[in-house]
Amino acid sequence: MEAKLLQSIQPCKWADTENSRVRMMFMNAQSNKRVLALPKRYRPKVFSCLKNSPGSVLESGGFPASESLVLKKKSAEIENYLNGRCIFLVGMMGSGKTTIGRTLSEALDYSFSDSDLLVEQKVGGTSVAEIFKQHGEGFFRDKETEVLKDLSMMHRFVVSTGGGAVIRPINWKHMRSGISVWLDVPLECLARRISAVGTGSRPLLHGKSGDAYSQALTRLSSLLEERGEAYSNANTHVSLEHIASKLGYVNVDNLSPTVIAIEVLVQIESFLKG
Ligand SMILES: Nc1ncnc2c1ncn2[C@@H]1O[C@H](COP(=O)(O)OP(=O)(O)O)[C@@H](O)[C@H]1O
Ligand SMILES: O=C(O)C1=C[C@@H](OP(=O)(O)O)[C@@H](O)[C@H](O)C1
Ligand SMILES: [Mg+2]
Repeated sequence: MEAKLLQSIQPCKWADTENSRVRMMFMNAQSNKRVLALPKRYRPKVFSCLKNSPGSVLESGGFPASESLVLKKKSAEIENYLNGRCIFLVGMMGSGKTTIGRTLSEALDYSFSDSDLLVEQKVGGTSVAEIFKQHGEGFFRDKETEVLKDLSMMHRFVVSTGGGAVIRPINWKHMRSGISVWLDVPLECLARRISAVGTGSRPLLHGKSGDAYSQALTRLSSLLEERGEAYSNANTHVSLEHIASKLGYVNVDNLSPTVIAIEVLVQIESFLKG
């Protein structure tokens, strides 16, 4: 896995100046272990080369210590292309919109806004679950659209939308003021995450008998069925399965929010560069 990743590293100045044997050692390093197998005197240089490599963590070796460095670097690289436009994260419940949204906003020095939270504030602090109960889903969706309209006039915001924002065309009109990103996460992973935290804030997953995981999985599957292609209207598509396979991970569960945030920026950059 790392061999491919390391190959795309721009050979740093040091490796270039050293003799070809050392350079070969550097380029053949497969992972932390192999780099550590290098003679002690070369290791600090190799690590610093890896840390300063350009590109996303997917190109720079994916060494855990460098993840946040790479995110910061990618954020700086994309700044001018973004030009203050908002980023709207869309995806099913549990796909990480709120989590990754916060990580992204910090890296980009953007403000962060969660549309569910703004809806709750609009309804006097009533929780999403209570809004569904007292006023029904239609009322919630109307408030959600109002919030997205307000946000469409802002700059330098990362917005984590609610999972159902994609079902109304008017919401896409508002999100087109910025750049939309679909966080595409396998249903089983969504069900694992949601059953771990409970469905309190997700009334659409309430009810039904059976264990939390299979209840969430069944409900999420039918919701995704109903929503069909709606998510694929987003400007960019970040598939966690794709990231995992590029990093040689067996599943998506160990992909950190930082690694996913880097991939979000890589995808936005290629979208903006057209
Ligand atoms: N990359 C990740 N790795 C592990 N857990 C995650 C990751 N992203 C999100 N989570 C967890 O999954 C749950 C849902 O995340 P959240 O950001 O609320 O998703 P959403 O806003 O899309 O519903 C939370 O408990 C969160 O901590
Ligand atoms: O998928 C949906 O229809 C919903 C997702 C929720 O947000 P999260 O995606 O942040 O859970 C929240 O907006 C509401 O419960 C409805
Ligand atoms: Mg959320």
